[in-house]
Amino acid sequence: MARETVLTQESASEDPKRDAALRPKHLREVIGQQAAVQRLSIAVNASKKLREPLAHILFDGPPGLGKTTFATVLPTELGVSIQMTSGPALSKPADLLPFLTNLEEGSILFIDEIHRMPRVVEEFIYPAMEDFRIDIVLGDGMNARTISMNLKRFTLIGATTRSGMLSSPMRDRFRIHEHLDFYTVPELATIVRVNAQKLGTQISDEAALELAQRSRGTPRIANNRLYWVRHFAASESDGIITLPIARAALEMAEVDRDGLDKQDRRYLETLLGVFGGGPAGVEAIAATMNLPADTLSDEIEPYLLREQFIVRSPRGRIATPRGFTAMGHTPRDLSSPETLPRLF
Ligand SMILES: Nc1ncnc2c1ncn2[C@@H]1O[C@H](COP(=O)(O)OP(=O)(O)OP(=O)(O)O)[C@@H](O)[C@H]1O
Repeated sequence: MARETVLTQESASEDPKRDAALRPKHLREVIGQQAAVQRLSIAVNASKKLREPLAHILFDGPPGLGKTTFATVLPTELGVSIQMTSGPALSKPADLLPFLTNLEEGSILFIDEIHRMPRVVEEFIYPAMEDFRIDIVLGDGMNARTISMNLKRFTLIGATTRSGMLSSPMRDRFRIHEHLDFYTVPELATIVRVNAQKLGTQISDEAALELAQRSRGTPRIANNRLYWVRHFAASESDGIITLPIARAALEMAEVDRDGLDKQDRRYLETLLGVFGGGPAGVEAIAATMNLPADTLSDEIEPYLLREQFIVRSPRGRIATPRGFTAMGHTPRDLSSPETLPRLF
Protein backbone atom coordinates (compact mmCIF):
# COMPACT_ATOMS: atom_id res chain seq x y z
CA MET A 1 0.00 0.00 0.00
CA ALA A 2 1.71 3.19 -1.16
CA ARG A 3 0.71 5.73 1.45
CA GLU A 4 2.64 8.85 2.22
CA THR A 5 0.99 9.34 5.57
CA VAL A 6 2.44 7.59 8.59
CA LEU A 7 0.35 4.51 9.21
CA THR A 8 -0.35 3.25 12.67
CA GLN A 9 1.71 0.17 13.34
CA GLU A 10 -1.18 -2.25 13.37
CA SER A 11 -3.39 -1.02 10.58
CA ALA A 12 -0.55 -1.01 8.09
CA SER A 13 0.13 -4.23 6.34
CA GLU A 14 3.41 -5.41 7.80
CA ASP A 15 4.04 -7.69 4.88
CA PRO A 16 1.94 -7.57 1.69
CA LYS A 17 2.93 -11.16 0.74
CA ARG A 18 1.71 -12.34 4.11
CA ASP A 19 -1.61 -10.51 3.59
CA ALA A 20 -1.97 -12.18 0.19
CA ALA A 21 -1.35 -15.65 1.68
CA LEU A 22 -4.27 -15.26 4.09
CA ARG A 23 -6.62 -13.57 1.65
CA PRO A 24 -9.81 -15.46 0.70
CA LYS A 25 -9.72 -16.56 -2.96
CA HIS A 26 -13.47 -16.87 -3.58
CA LEU A 27 -16.56 -14.91 -2.52
CA ARG A 28 -17.82 -17.94 -0.56
CA GLU A 29 -14.67 -17.78 1.62
CA VAL A 30 -15.26 -14.14 2.56
CA ILE A 31 -16.35 -13.97 6.20
CA GLY A 32 -18.85 -11.28 7.28
CA GLN A 33 -19.98 -8.37 5.03
CA GLN A 34 -22.74 -10.73 3.91
CA ALA A 35 -24.98 -8.09 2.33
CA ALA A 36 -22.06 -6.96 0.13
CA VAL A 37 -21.18 -10.58 -0.71
CA GLN A 38 -24.77 -11.28 -1.82
CA ARG A 39 -24.99 -8.16 -4.00
CA LEU A 40 -21.60 -8.86 -5.57
CA SER A 41 -22.51 -12.52 -6.25
CA ILE A 42 -25.55 -11.30 -8.19
CA ALA A 43 -23.44 -8.81 -10.14
CA VAL A 44 -20.90 -11.56 -10.98
CA ASN A 45 -23.60 -14.03 -12.10
CA ALA A 46 -25.29 -11.37 -14.22
CA SER A 47 -22.00 -10.39 -15.82
CA LYS A 48 -21.30 -14.03 -16.76
CA LYS A 49 -24.80 -14.68 -18.09
CA LEU A 50 -25.11 -11.45 -20.04
CA ARG A 51 -21.47 -11.60 -21.19
CA GLU A 52 -21.02 -8.01 -20.08
CA PRO A 53 -18.19 -6.62 -17.98
CA LEU A 54 -18.96 -6.22 -14.29
CA ALA A 55 -20.22 -2.72 -13.43
CA HIS A 56 -17.59 -0.34 -12.01
CA ILE A 57 -17.39 -0.78 -8.24
CA LEU A 58 -16.32 1.56 -5.45
CA PHE A 59 -15.34 0.11 -2.05
CA ASP A 60 -14.99 2.44 0.88
CA GLY A 61 -14.26 2.02 4.56
CA PRO A 62 -11.41 2.19 7.07
CA PRO A 63 -8.14 0.37 6.25
CA GLY A 64 -7.80 -3.37 6.65
CA LEU A 65 -11.51 -4.27 6.32
CA GLY A 66 -11.19 -6.17 3.03
CA LYS A 67 -11.34 -3.72 0.14
CA THR A 68 -8.34 -5.31 -1.59
CA THR A 69 -9.68 -8.74 -0.67
CA PHE A 70 -12.96 -8.06 -2.50
CA ALA A 71 -11.09 -6.55 -5.45
CA THR A 72 -8.92 -9.67 -5.82
CA VAL A 73 -11.73 -12.18 -5.28
CA LEU A 74 -13.91 -10.77 -8.08
CA PRO A 75 -11.54 -11.50 -11.02
CA THR A 76 -11.12 -15.08 -9.74
CA GLU A 77 -14.90 -15.49 -9.72
CA LEU A 78 -15.13 -14.07 -13.24
CA GLY A 79 -12.04 -15.84 -14.61
CA VAL A 80 -10.47 -12.56 -15.77
CA SER A 81 -7.16 -10.82 -15.12
CA ILE A 82 -6.55 -7.89 -12.76
CA GLN A 83 -4.07 -5.03 -12.85
CA MET A 84 -3.43 -3.11 -9.64
CA THR A 85 -2.25 0.43 -9.04
CA SER A 86 -2.96 3.26 -6.61
CA GLY A 87 -4.00 6.91 -6.70
CA PRO A 88 -0.63 8.32 -5.57
CA ALA A 89 1.17 6.37 -8.36
CA LEU A 90 -0.97 8.07 -11.02
CA SER A 91 0.28 11.64 -11.05
CA LYS A 92 -0.52 12.33 -14.73
CA PRO A 93 -2.77 10.79 -17.43
CA ALA A 94 0.23 9.12 -19.11
CA ASP A 95 0.73 7.00 -15.96
CA LEU A 96 -2.60 5.32 -16.68
CA LEU A 97 -1.84 4.50 -20.32
CA PRO A 98 0.07 1.23 -19.77
CA PHE A 99 -2.80 -0.09 -17.66
CA LEU A 100 -5.50 0.96 -20.12
CA THR A 101 -3.68 -0.39 -23.17
CA ASN A 102 -3.00 -3.74 -21.41
CA LEU A 103 -6.66 -4.34 -20.63
CA GLU A 104 -8.23 -7.59 -21.77
CA GLU A 105 -11.94 -7.92 -22.54
CA GLY A 106 -13.84 -7.95 -19.18
CA SER A 107 -10.66 -7.58 -17.10
CA ILE A 108 -10.34 -5.52 -13.93
CA LEU A 109 -8.32 -2.42 -13.17
CA PHE A 110 -8.00 -1.86 -9.41
CA ILE A 111 -7.05 1.59 -8.14
CA ASP A 112 -6.40 1.69 -4.39
CA GLU A 113 -6.68 5.05 -2.61
CA ILE A 114 -8.51 6.39 -5.62
CA HIS A 115 -9.30 9.64 -3.76
CA ARG A 116 -5.62 10.56 -4.08
CA MET A 117 -5.69 10.60 -7.89
CA PRO A 118 -5.22 14.15 -9.24
CA ARG A 119 -8.24 15.79 -10.93
CA VAL A 120 -6.54 15.75 -14.36
CA VAL A 121 -6.19 11.95 -14.17
CA GLU A 122 -9.76 11.65 -12.94
CA GLU A 123 -11.03 13.58 -15.95
CA PHE A 124 -8.91 11.48 -18.29
CA ILE A 125 -10.52 8.30 -16.95
CA TYR A 126 -14.18 9.43 -17.33
CA PRO A 127 -14.59 8.49 -21.05
CA ALA A 128 -12.74 5.23 -20.34
CA MET A 129 -15.32 4.36 -17.68
CA GLU A 130 -18.33 5.51 -19.70
CA ASP A 131 -17.55 4.62 -23.31
CA PHE A 132 -14.36 2.49 -23.07
CA ARG A 133 -12.50 5.20 -24.95
CA ILE A 134 -9.75 7.71 -24.12
CA ASP A 135 -8.88 11.02 -25.69
CA ILE A 136 -5.18 11.63 -26.12
CA VAL A 137 -3.92 15.15 -26.88
CA LEU A 138 -0.88 15.19 -29.17
CA GLY A 139 1.32 18.27 -29.50
CA ASP A 140 0.44 21.60 -27.91
CA GLY A 141 -0.67 25.12 -28.68
CA MET A 142 -1.88 25.69 -32.27
CA ASN A 143 -0.65 22.24 -33.34
CA ALA A 144 -2.49 20.30 -30.63
CA ARG A 145 -4.89 17.63 -31.87
CA THR A 146 -6.92 15.05 -30.01
CA ILE A 147 -7.09 11.44 -31.06
CA SER A 148 -9.62 9.01 -29.66
CA MET A 149 -8.59 5.48 -28.82
CA ASN A 150 -11.00 2.62 -28.17
CA LEU A 151 -10.31 0.34 -25.22
CA LYS A 152 -11.35 -3.20 -24.35
CA ARG A 153 -14.47 -3.25 -22.16
CA PHE A 154 -13.25 -3.43 -18.56
CA THR A 155 -14.28 -2.90 -14.94
CA LEU A 156 -12.76 -0.24 -12.73
CA ILE A 157 -12.67 -1.10 -9.03
CA GLY A 158 -11.78 1.82 -6.78
CA ALA A 159 -10.96 1.59 -3.07
CA THR A 160 -10.95 4.54 -0.72
CA THR A 161 -10.79 5.28 2.97
CA ARG A 162 -12.25 8.72 2.18
CA SER A 163 -15.22 8.54 -0.18
CA GLY A 164 -16.06 12.12 0.79
CA MET A 165 -12.87 13.28 -0.92
CA LEU A 166 -13.92 11.84 -4.31
CA SER A 167 -15.48 14.34 -6.68
CA SER A 168 -19.16 13.63 -7.28
CA PRO A 169 -18.70 13.08 -11.08
CA MET A 170 -16.17 10.37 -10.20
CA ARG A 171 -18.37 8.83 -7.51
CA ASP A 172 -21.40 8.80 -9.81
CA ARG A 173 -19.55 6.82 -12.47
CA PHE A 174 -19.36 3.80 -10.15
CA ARG A 175 -22.60 1.86 -10.52
CA ILE A 176 -21.98 -0.25 -7.40
CA HIS A 177 -20.96 1.32 -4.07
CA GLU A 178 -20.07 -0.96 -1.18
CA HIS A 179 -19.29 0.47 2.22
CA LEU A 180 -17.33 -1.97 4.38
CA ASP A 181 -17.93 -1.65 8.10
CA PHE A 182 -16.13 -3.04 11.15
CA TYR A 183 -16.55 -6.77 11.83
CA THR A 184 -18.34 -8.34 14.78
CA VAL A 185 -16.33 -10.30 17.36
CA PRO A 186 -17.76 -13.71 16.22
CA GLU A 187 -16.87 -12.88 12.57
CA LEU A 188 -13.33 -11.94 13.56
CA ALA A 189 -13.01 -15.09 15.69
CA THR A 190 -13.92 -17.15 12.60
CA ILE A 191 -11.30 -15.26 10.54
CA VAL A 192 -8.70 -15.98 13.26
CA ARG A 193 -9.57 -19.70 13.34
CA VAL A 194 -9.56 -20.04 9.54
CA ASN A 195 -6.24 -18.21 9.22
CA ALA A 196 -4.64 -20.18 12.08
CA GLN A 197 -5.56 -23.32 10.15
CA LYS A 198 -4.01 -21.87 6.97
CA LEU A 199 -0.81 -21.27 8.97
CA GLY A 200 -0.91 -24.81 10.42
CA THR A 201 -1.30 -23.52 13.99
CA GLN A 202 -3.61 -24.97 16.62
CA ILE A 203 -5.73 -22.41 18.46
CA SER A 204 -8.46 -22.92 21.06
CA ASP A 205 -11.89 -21.35 20.52
CA GLU A 206 -11.46 -19.18 23.64
CA ALA A 207 -8.10 -17.91 22.40
CA ALA A 208 -9.57 -17.09 18.96
CA LEU A 209 -12.35 -15.15 20.70
CA GLU A 210 -9.84 -13.27 22.85
CA LEU A 211 -7.85 -12.23 19.77
CA ALA A 212 -11.08 -11.21 18.04
CA GLN A 213 -12.14 -9.06 20.99
CA ARG A 214 -8.83 -7.24 20.92
CA SER A 215 -8.59 -6.59 17.16
CA ARG A 216 -10.44 -3.27 16.77
CA GLY A 217 -13.10 -4.87 14.52
CA THR A 218 -10.48 -5.20 11.74
CA PRO A 219 -9.37 -8.44 9.98
CA ARG A 220 -5.92 -7.10 9.13
CA ILE A 221 -5.29 -6.34 12.82
CA ALA A 222 -6.64 -9.78 13.76
CA ASN A 223 -4.09 -11.28 11.33
CA ASN A 224 -1.26 -9.20 12.82
CA ARG A 225 -2.24 -10.24 16.36
CA LEU A 226 -2.47 -13.88 15.22
CA TYR A 227 1.06 -13.78 13.78
CA TRP A 228 2.44 -12.29 16.99
CA VAL A 229 0.61 -14.73 19.30
CA ARG A 230 1.70 -17.65 17.08
CA HIS A 231 5.35 -16.61 17.41
CA PHE A 232 4.92 -16.12 21.14
CA ALA A 233 3.40 -19.62 21.49
CA ALA A 234 6.23 -21.16 19.46
CA SER A 235 8.90 -19.38 21.49
CA GLU A 236 7.44 -19.62 25.00
CA SER A 237 5.40 -22.82 24.85
CA ASP A 238 4.59 -25.80 22.62
CA GLY A 239 3.25 -23.72 19.71
CA ILE A 240 -0.43 -24.26 20.60
CA ILE A 241 -2.35 -21.01 21.14
CA THR A 242 -4.35 -21.41 24.35
CA LEU A 243 -6.23 -18.65 26.20
CA PRO A 244 -3.42 -18.02 28.76
CA ILE A 245 -0.83 -17.90 25.95
CA ALA A 246 -2.98 -15.49 23.90
CA ARG A 247 -3.50 -13.23 26.94
CA ALA A 248 0.19 -13.22 27.88
CA ALA A 249 1.24 -12.44 24.29
CA LEU A 250 -1.29 -9.61 23.95
CA GLU A 251 -0.28 -8.12 27.33
CA MET A 252 3.33 -8.13 26.15
CA ALA A 253 2.29 -6.37 22.91
CA GLU A 254 0.50 -3.76 25.09
CA VAL A 255 -2.90 -4.50 23.59
CA ASP A 256 -5.47 -3.90 26.31
CA ARG A 257 -8.79 -5.65 27.03
CA ASP A 258 -10.73 -3.15 24.89
CA GLY A 259 -8.41 -3.90 21.96
CA LEU A 260 -6.86 -0.44 22.21
CA ASP A 261 -3.23 -0.35 21.16
CA LYS A 262 -0.40 2.06 21.97
CA GLN A 263 -1.45 4.54 19.31
CA ASP A 264 -5.11 4.60 20.48
CA ARG A 265 -4.02 5.18 24.05
CA ARG A 266 -1.63 7.94 23.01
CA TYR A 267 -4.54 9.63 21.23
CA LEU A 268 -6.80 9.36 24.29
CA GLU A 269 -3.99 10.46 26.63
CA THR A 270 -3.43 13.54 24.44
CA LEU A 271 -7.14 14.38 24.31
CA LEU A 272 -7.51 13.91 28.07
CA GLY A 273 -4.15 15.13 29.35
CA VAL A 274 -3.45 18.05 27.00
CA PHE A 275 -6.96 19.14 26.01
CA GLY A 276 -8.82 18.22 29.22
CA GLY A 277 -11.05 15.76 27.33
CA GLY A 278 -11.90 18.24 24.55
CA PRO A 279 -13.41 19.63 22.49
CA ALA A 280 -10.20 19.66 20.46
CA GLY A 281 -9.75 19.89 16.68
CA VAL A 282 -8.18 16.93 14.91
CA GLU A 283 -5.38 19.17 13.57
CA ALA A 284 -4.46 20.26 17.10
CA ILE A 285 -4.45 16.68 18.41
CA ALA A 286 -2.39 15.55 15.39
CA ALA A 287 0.17 18.34 15.86
CA THR A 288 0.57 17.44 19.53
CA MET A 289 1.03 13.75 18.67
CA ASN A 290 3.37 14.63 15.81
CA LEU A 291 1.28 12.61 13.33
CA PRO A 292 -0.52 13.67 10.13
CA ALA A 293 -4.19 14.56 10.74
CA ASP A 294 -5.13 12.03 7.98
CA THR A 295 -3.69 9.18 10.04
CA LEU A 296 -5.88 10.18 12.95
CA SER A 297 -9.08 10.58 10.98
CA ASP A 298 -8.57 7.54 8.70
CA GLU A 299 -7.08 5.04 11.09
CA ILE A 300 -7.33 5.88 14.75
CA GLU A 301 -10.60 7.74 15.13
CA PRO A 302 -13.08 5.50 13.22
CA TYR A 303 -12.80 2.73 15.82
CA LEU A 304 -12.73 5.12 18.80
CA LEU A 305 -15.87 6.79 17.43
CA ARG A 306 -17.66 3.55 16.73
CA GLU A 307 -16.90 2.20 20.19
CA GLN A 308 -17.83 5.59 21.69
CA PHE A 309 -14.53 6.36 23.37
CA ILE A 310 -14.84 9.76 21.68
CA VAL A 311 -17.57 11.75 19.92
CA ARG A 312 -17.39 14.45 17.25
CA SER A 313 -18.94 17.84 17.97
CA PRO A 314 -18.99 21.02 15.88
CA ARG A 315 -16.13 22.28 18.07
CA GLY A 316 -13.96 19.18 17.82
CA ARG A 317 -13.41 15.76 19.39
CA ILE A 318 -14.66 15.08 22.92
CA ALA A 319 -13.77 12.14 25.16
CA THR A 320 -16.85 10.23 26.39
CA PRO A 321 -17.17 8.80 29.91
CA ARG A 322 -16.01 5.48 28.38
CA GLY A 323 -12.91 7.25 27.03
CA PHE A 324 -12.16 8.71 30.45
CA THR A 325 -12.57 5.41 32.33
CA ALA A 326 -10.58 3.42 29.72
CA MET A 327 -7.61 5.64 30.57
CA GLY A 328 -8.19 5.48 34.33
CA HIS A 329 -9.59 9.05 34.58
CA THR A 330 -12.78 10.07 36.37
CA PRO A 331 -15.43 11.05 33.79
CA ARG A 332 -16.52 14.69 33.68
CA ASP A 333 -19.90 15.55 35.10
CA LEU A 334 -21.80 16.20 31.87
CA SER A 335 -24.87 17.47 33.71
CA SER A 336 -22.88 20.30 35.28
CA PRO A 337 -23.99 23.72 33.92
CA GLU A 338 -20.32 24.75 33.66
CA THR A 339 -19.27 21.81 31.49
CA LEU A 340 -22.05 21.76 28.91
CA PRO A 341 -21.56 25.18 27.26
CA ARG A 342 -17.84 24.49 27.04
CA LEU A 343 -18.46 21.23 25.19
CA PHE A 344 -20.99 22.23 22.53
N1 LIG B 1 -14.11 -10.59 4.82
C1 LIG B 1 -12.95 -11.18 5.07
N2 LIG B 1 -12.90 -12.51 5.31
C2 LIG B 1 -11.73 -13.10 5.62
N3 LIG B 1 -10.55 -12.45 5.71
C3 LIG B 1 -10.54 -11.15 5.48
C4 LIG B 1 -11.72 -10.44 5.13
N4 LIG B 1 -11.42 -9.13 4.95
C5 LIG B 1 -10.11 -9.02 5.16
N5 LIG B 1 -9.58 -10.22 5.49
C6 LIG B 1 -8.19 -10.47 5.87
O1 LIG B 1 -7.60 -9.21 6.20
C7 LIG B 1 -6.46 -8.94 5.39
C8 LIG B 1 -6.46 -7.47 5.03
O2 LIG B 1 -7.53 -7.17 4.17
P1 LIG B 1 -7.38 -6.19 2.90
O3 LIG B 1 -5.94 -6.04 2.53
O4 LIG B 1 -8.32 -6.67 1.90
O5 LIG B 1 -7.89 -4.85 3.53
P2 LIG B 1 -8.12 -3.43 2.81
O6 LIG B 1 -9.44 -2.92 3.28
O7 LIG B 1 -7.87 -3.53 1.36
O8 LIG B 1 -7.04 -2.55 3.46
P3 LIG B 1 -6.30 -1.30 2.82
O9 LIG B 1 -7.34 -0.31 2.53
O10 LIG B 1 -5.42 -0.92 3.99
O11 LIG B 1 -5.54 -1.81 1.63
C9 LIG B 1 -6.57 -9.91 4.22
O12 LIG B 1 -5.32 -10.39 3.82
C10 LIG B 1 -7.40 -11.08 4.77
O13 LIG B 1 -6.56 -12.06 5.35
